Amino acid sequence: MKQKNIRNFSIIAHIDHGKSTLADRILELTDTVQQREMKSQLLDSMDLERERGITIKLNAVQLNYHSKDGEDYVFHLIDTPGHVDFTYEVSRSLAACDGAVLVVDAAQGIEAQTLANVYLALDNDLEILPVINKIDLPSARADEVKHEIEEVIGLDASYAPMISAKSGLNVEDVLEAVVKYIPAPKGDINKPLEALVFDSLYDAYRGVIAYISVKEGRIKVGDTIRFMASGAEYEVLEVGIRNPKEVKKDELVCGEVGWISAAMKSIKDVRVGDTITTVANPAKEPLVGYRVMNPMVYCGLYPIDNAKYNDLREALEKLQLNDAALQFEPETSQALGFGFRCGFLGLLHMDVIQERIEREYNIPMIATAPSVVYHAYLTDGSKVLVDNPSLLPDPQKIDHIEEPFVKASIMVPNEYVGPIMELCQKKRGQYKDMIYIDDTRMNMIYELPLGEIVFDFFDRLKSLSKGYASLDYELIGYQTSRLSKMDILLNGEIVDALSVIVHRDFAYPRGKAITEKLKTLIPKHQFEIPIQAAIGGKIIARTNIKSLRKNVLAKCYGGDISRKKKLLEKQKEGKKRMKSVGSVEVPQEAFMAVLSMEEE
Ligand SMILES: Nc1nc2c(ncn2[C@@H]2O[C@H](COP(=O)(O)OP(=O)(O)OP(=O)(O)O)[C@@H](O)[C@H]2O)c(=O)[nH]1
Repeated sequence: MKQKNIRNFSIIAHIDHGKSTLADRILELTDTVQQREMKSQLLDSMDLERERGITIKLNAVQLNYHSKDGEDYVFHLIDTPGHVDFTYEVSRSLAACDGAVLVVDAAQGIEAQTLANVYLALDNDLEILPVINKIDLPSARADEVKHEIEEVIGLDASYAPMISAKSGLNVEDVLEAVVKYIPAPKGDINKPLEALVFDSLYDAYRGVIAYISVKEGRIKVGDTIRFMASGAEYEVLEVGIRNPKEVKKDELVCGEVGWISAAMKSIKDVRVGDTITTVANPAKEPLVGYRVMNPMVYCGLYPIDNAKYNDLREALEKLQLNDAALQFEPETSQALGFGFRCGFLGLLHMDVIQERIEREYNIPMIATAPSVVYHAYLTDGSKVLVDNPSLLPDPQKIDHIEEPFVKASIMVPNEYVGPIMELCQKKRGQYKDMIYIDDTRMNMIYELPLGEIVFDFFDRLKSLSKGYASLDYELIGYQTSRLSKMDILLNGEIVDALSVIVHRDFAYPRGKAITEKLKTLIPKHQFEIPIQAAIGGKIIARTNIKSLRKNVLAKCYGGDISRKKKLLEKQKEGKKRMKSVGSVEVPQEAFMAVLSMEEE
C-alpha cells in the first residue's frame, strides 16, 4: 500500500459519548471481514488468548476502505484507554496516530474528558476531526454542540459529520472525512528505524508482544532491535498486523501500525513510549514523549486467610506481567498480618486490580484505604517518601511534609457552581479560573491536593451536581502542607492499617467522622469497645461501641434451633470479610471508612 493511502487515527471521546459503538460500526463498514465472520474470528482468537492468559486488546486494527474517490485506503484504528488514570498511555496511543476522530454526544455536548483528550491530541500535533453523535436522540441539539466545539475548542466544525453510531446513520461520512482531512503518515523508509511502542501485552508462549507505530524506516523478522530507553536488545521473531485477527508479515514499514514478538521476557524492557531502533543502523534520537510512570496511589492488600499469602503474591506477579504500572512489595501490618503494599496509577486502576484478584484468582482480601505518596523532609536534611501513613517518621524528626497537588478541571451546569466551589474549598482547593462554556455551563479550574481527590471527592462531586459534573485532573507537583499522622485506636490499641495523614486544620472533624463511621461499621462484641482518634499521642476524638447484651439469640429465638442456626450461618457469611484485630473483629468496610465520610 502506498504511504499516501494510509490513515492512522484514534477515536477520542468523553465516556459514554459513543466511542465503542462508532468503532464497531467502522469495523462493519470496512470490508476487512464480513460481519458474521468477523465476530466468530474475533471470538476464536479471544478463546485462544484466554487460554494463554492474556487479555484481548483490540488496540490497533488494520482496515481496508474503498473510498468514494475511487481509491483504496488502509486505516489503522488505534484504541485509547478511556480514563484519566491512563493519561500517559492515551497520549502515547495518540502519538502513534496522525489524526483523531473526536466524538461528541449531541445531547451532552463538550465535557471534561472531551477537552482533556483534545489537549492530548493537540500536544501530539494531530489533526482533529469532530463528529457529532447520537443525533437520533430527541434531546439532541446538534447545531448548538457544533457551535460549542467551535467556541470552546476552536475547531472548525462546519464539516463535522452528524451521525448516529447506534443506527449507523451517516457513519460513512466519518470514513470519507478521515480520508479527506486526516493526513497520511510522513515517514521515510530509507531512514534508520524509529518505531513507537504504544502498548504491550504478555503472551505465555511468545513473551511480551509490543504494539508499534513505525515512524521511520522498516522493521523485519531477523533484525536485532534496541529499545532506546530501556537499552534492551532482542532479535525480532515475528512481525504482523491485526485485522482484527492476527496476521503475520515479513516486515512493517514506516506508516504501518502492528505488532512484533521477540521472545521478550519482561514487560519492563518494553515500556510504553519507548522507541525501537535497529542495532545495525540506529536512529540518532529517540522519539519524544517517553516518560517513566510512577504510581500515584498506594494501598495495602492483605489476604483474609493468611494461608493465601503466596497465592496473592502469584496473582500480583501474573497481573504485573501485563501491567508495567502495577507495583508491589511485601509489607507487614500489626493489625492485618502479612500482605503487600501496592502502587497504582490512580483509583480506577486500583479498583480494577482488586476486582481481578478477587474474581479471577478468588482470593478474598482486605484493602486498606488508598494513600498518595508524601515527601517528608527530616530535620537531619534527608527526605523520606511515605506511601503508607503508618510509616510516617516520628513528628519530632520531621521538618516539613509535602504532598502532591493536581490541577482539576470541573465542568458543571451553572446551578451547581456554588455547592461545588464550597466542596473544593473544603477539600483545600485553590481557585484558579472559571471559563464559560456556553450559557448553561462552566469549567472551573482548581488546584487540589491529590490526597483529597482520593478521598470521596468524585462521589461528592457527582452527588452535589446530580451526576452532571465531570472531572479531569493532572498532577502538577508537590507543595508543603501542614500535615500530621492521625492514628485510630480500637480498644486502646493503635490499628496501623487505619492510620491516615490529615491536614491539621481538618484533623478534628475528620477524627470525629472516622470514629463515628467506624462505630457504625464494627459489629457489637461481648465487651465495650472504645474507638479513639489520636495525633501524636493526644486523643482528639472518641466514641464507644456498646457491648452486646448476653443471650440475645436465646431471647429472640427461644428454642427454635433451625432459625438460630440460620442466623449463625448468616453471621459466618458476613465474617468472611472480617479480620481479627487484637480482640476486635473488623469488617473490610471499616478499612475504607475514611473514604466515604460525610463530614460535620
Ligand atoms: N441513541 C443513541 N445512543 C448511542 C449512540 N451511540 C452510542 N449510543 C449509546 O451510548 C452508550 C455509550 O456508548 P459507547 O459506545 O459504549 O460509549 P463509549 O464512549 O465507548 O463509552 P466507554 O466505552 O464507556 O468510554 C451506549 O448505551 C450506546 O448504545 C447513538 O448514536 N444514538
